[in-house]
Parts: sequence; structure tokens; C-alpha cells
Amino acid sequence: MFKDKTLLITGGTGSFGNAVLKRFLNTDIKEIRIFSRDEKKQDDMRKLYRNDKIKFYIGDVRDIASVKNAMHNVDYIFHAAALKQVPSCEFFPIEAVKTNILGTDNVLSAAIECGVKKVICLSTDKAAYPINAMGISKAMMEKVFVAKSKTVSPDRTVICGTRYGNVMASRGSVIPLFIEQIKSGQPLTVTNPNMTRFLMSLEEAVELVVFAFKNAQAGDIMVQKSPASTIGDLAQAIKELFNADNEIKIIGTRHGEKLYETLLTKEEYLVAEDMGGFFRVPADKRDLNYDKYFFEGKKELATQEEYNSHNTEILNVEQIKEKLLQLDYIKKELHYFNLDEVAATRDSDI
Ligand SMILES: O=c1ccn([C@@H]2O[C@H](COP(=O)(O)OP(=O)(O)O[C@H]3O[C@H](CO)[C@H](O)[C@H](O)[C@H]3O)[C@@H](O)[C@H]2O)c(=O)[nH]1
Repeated sequence: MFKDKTLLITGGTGSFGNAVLKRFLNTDIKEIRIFSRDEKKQDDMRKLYRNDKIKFYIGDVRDIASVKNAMHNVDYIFHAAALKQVPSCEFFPIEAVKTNILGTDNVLSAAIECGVKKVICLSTDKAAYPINAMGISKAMMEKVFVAKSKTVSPDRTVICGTRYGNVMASRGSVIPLFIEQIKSGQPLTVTNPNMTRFLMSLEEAVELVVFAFKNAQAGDIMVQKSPASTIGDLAQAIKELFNADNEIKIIGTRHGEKLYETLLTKEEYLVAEDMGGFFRVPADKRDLNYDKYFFEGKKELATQEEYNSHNTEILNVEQIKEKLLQLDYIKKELHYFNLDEVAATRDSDI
């Protein structure tokens, strides 16, 4: 698929970039370019992989010149650079505008100019019916890439996207936090035990991008069907896996948080194509001359459900433990706690 091709990953030093490297480095891909702001993280990666196929570019998606500098001879782009922490974007919304919206526009303009064949923009469930600045900026990012996909022939550049749920154990997220709290003997801080989140592993996140790479047409948003869990059960599952007796402390909902997340809005669910493990949400192909397309409003809109983390498959504590045990990160942490046998028993169960 990527034979002799050059892939650029914006925001490539993050968890997603590392998972893509793990997946593609030992294939016949020609080059993987990591584009990001932080020279220290790049240097750490350079030392970790010591592989000539990886090239590092310092730059910022906010600065189109730096983006273009990394884009010569690039075939494909996974656009992952983003401000993604919900609480911090609430305090600095303009920063989210600059990186997530204007930065995406820069990446796409440069990609079109440079003749990049396919760009996949990574979005989040928080962009569906958004209520926080991070989600609103990602919703606008989706609007930007869908609109932009119509300005270029798909023979030149196909622009499409993916929408994820929470990626389990990604940097700064709740799973590593709970484990750190167990390590330091602190209470596990649960915002609201009834809150639900979709649970995806990093490998599944990469799988979604690969699926989009193979199947998405211009302007499509691809979504992976995922199970979810309540945060109360997630905390309980982690406690049980690590044989921890830390108390659980309810701290209340944080800035801009939702009780549940939505992967497909009602409006999208109506038009989405069910592709087995995935949904394809096609772009609205009409232009602004709506009178050409007039048809009577659809009644289903009032009754159709959305696809969200409350109505998807909800995992119980045992099932969450099974899913956690598939993560390398959890296996490593169990090793730290001298609980290798827990991981091993489960390995043989799976
Ligand atoms: O101390 C804490 C921190 C979080 N939570 C809860 O744990 C869940 C997950 O929280 P995270 O901070 O791990 O993730 P968010 O849902 O806030 O957002 C994350 O997932 C998003 C996808 O939906 C994006 O990827 C985003 O970048 C990433 O921060 C939420 O219900 C949150 O309320 C707690 O219970 N206690």
C-alpha cells in the first residue's frame, strides 16, 4: 500500500505518530516524515528508533512556510497535529483556533499546492454536537477539510478525515493518571462515575486511519464502531487489575466536559454508510444553489438516534479488564507492579 511512498505525519511525536511508526516502519514504505514543534521529543524519537527511514522536520502548522518546507515529494499525510486537551482549550480558545482550524487550512493548502495525493485529518468525537472549545475547533476543522476537499480534483488531492473516541492510555489521559495515582497511594479522582467514553486502543486508531486511507473518498469522515464504558467501571477495572485498594474520590465534572460523547450525530447517522466495523459519513455533494435540489424535509430526522457512548455496547468491569490487558502500556505497568502473572493469565485467555 505504501510501497516506495513518503508519508508525512503532522504532530508525529505523539502517541499516534509512534503507533504509526510501529505499524509501518518495517514495511516497504520509503520514508516517514515527522513534523512537529518540539525538538526534544524529536531527538528522543531519533535516538529511540535510529532508523534512516524516519526524517524529522521542525515546524508549526500555524506557519505555512514551515509546513511547505516538509512537504516536497510527500505522497500522503496523516494530519494529527492538534491542541487536544479539553480543559486547556477552554482557557485558551484562540490557541485552538490557530492550531486546529487555521493550522489545518495551512496543511491542506500546502498539500494541494505540492500535489500530495491523499490527506487524512484526525478529528474527535468531541467535534460532534460540540460544547467545549477543543470540540468546537475540531468541528470547524472538519468543516474546513470537507469544504477544501471540494476545491481540488480528487485526481490531484483527496482530502478526508477520521473521527475517534478516546484513545486508551494516550498521553495525558485518564488511564495513565489512575495508574500514577495508584503508584503514589493517592485516591483515584473520578469526575462522574456515570460519565461514558468510547474506548479505542491506539492500534485501533491506526486501523481507522488505514481504513480511511483505503476507502475514503473526498470529503468523507470515517468513524470506527467502538464499545464504551462508564468512568466508574473503568476506575474499578484498573483498581482490580492492579490489586489496589485506593479509595475513589468523586471530584465533579471538569470544564467543558460532556456526560457522554457522540461519534455520529443524528443528521450524520441518517446518511452514513454502514461498512461493517466502520461508518462512512459522505460529504454533502450539493452546491449553494439549493433550489436545484428541493425536496420535502425528511421525517426520519425527528426519530433517528445518534451513535454515542451511552447507546453503543457498554463494557462491564471484566470486559474493560480484558480490553486493558491488550495494551502494551498496561502490560508494562503490571510488570512494574510485579503483576506479570495477571497479564500472562489473561494473554492465554485471549
Ligand atoms: O482525573 C480525572 C480525569 C478524567 N476523568 C474522566 O475520564 C474520562 C476521560 O478523560 P480524559 O482526560 O482521558 O479524556 P477526555 O475525554 O477529556 O478527552 C480525551 O479524549 C478525546 C477524544 O474524545 C481527545 O482525544 C482528547 O484529546 C483527550 O484529552 C472523562 O470522562 C473524564 O471526566 C476522571 O474521571 N478523572
